[in-house]
Amino acid sequence: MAPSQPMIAQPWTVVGEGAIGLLAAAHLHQAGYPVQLHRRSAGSFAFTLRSMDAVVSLSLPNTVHSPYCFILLPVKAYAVAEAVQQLQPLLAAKAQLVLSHNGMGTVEQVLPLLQPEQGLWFLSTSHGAYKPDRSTVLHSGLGQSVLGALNKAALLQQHNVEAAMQAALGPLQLQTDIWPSLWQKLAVNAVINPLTALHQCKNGELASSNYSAAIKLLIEEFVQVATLSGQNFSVGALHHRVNQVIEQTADNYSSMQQDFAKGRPSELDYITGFLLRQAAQHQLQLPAHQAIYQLLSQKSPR
Ligand SMILES: NC(=O)C1=CN([C@@H]2O[C@H](COP(=O)(O)OP(=O)(O)OC[C@H]3O[C@@H](n4cnc5c(N)ncnc54)[C@H](OP(=O)(O)O)[C@@H]3O)[C@@H](O)[C@H]2O)C=CC1
Ligand SMILES: CC(C)(CO)C(=O)C(=O)O
Repeated sequence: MAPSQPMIAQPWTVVGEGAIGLLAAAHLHQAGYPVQLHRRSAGSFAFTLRSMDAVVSLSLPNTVHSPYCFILLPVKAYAVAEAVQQLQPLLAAKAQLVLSHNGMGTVEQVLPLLQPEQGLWFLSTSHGAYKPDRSTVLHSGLGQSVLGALNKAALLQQHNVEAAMQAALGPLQLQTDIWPSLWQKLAVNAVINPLTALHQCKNGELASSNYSAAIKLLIEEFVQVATLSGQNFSVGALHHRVNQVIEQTADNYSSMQQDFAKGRPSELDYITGFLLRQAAQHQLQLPAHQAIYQLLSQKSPR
């Protein structure tokens, strides 16, 4: 697009009424994008977004306009495939769909569900948000996001998708190859999430020497499977990154800790489970990840 050409704010559909989706929807609305929600129940949805410097109350309509052209799908990894199956009849022939979740393994599920001209993207974010009640969203941690196209049809709409996601969950970095970022995030989630879920502790407690040996093993095994999957990481650099996140999010309960504490389904199958499936493809054993997977599987209503 020529720099002088004014950009039209395209309408976006955000799926669900989760914390990250409502945060993104409110930011899109504030930036002038027409936004609607695709929720399980009908009717408009009123909520308040509380961030460090502002409180905004708004009401967004529920699926008024279809077909959907631009869709943000910020749902848990285990809900992605079913959501895309439900959405497909409502999608425009050239729809652009942005996945955003922790864990991996959904892209392989979603690509076969799309038409050839429908674009697929992944946005990974370190923003933190939670809902203390149904209609309040707290933007609890300022973060950043990375965005990458996952098929050729996505590249045709890069300008529109990048601009909107910058508004929704920026600051945003567009990456030509998103996979290294997704693997790095997976490393953090594959160490912190299962350990905090198993021991029902805050992220910061993992800095105690009680967890050093387990963390070291989990990272070493992660590097082995990542290498066989074509992603090269050094144990030292990943250890540094994991320690950094433990320190920066010391006071947080991880999403998996909360899911187990509340007896909700968790993303274990898309974090540790994904690693185990990758390892099996290369006849590799991951004893530490396998052990934690088994312990958590016995506890979880997956
Ligand atoms: N919250 C955070 O700070 C962060 C979250 N993440 C990741 O982002 C993803 C989203 O997180 P979060 O917002 O907390 O997740 P939530 O599970 O709270 O929100 C997802 C929302 O989508 C809804 N939903 C799921 N499937 C459908 C469907 N088929 N149709 C309509 N609605 C649907 C859910 O409804 P229902 O509950 O009824 O299923 C829920 O309202 C997760 O993978 C999380 O790990 C990443 C970084 C930070
Ligand atoms: C980075 C971390 C571990 C922060 O809690 C997270 O992504 C999660 O809880 O799922």
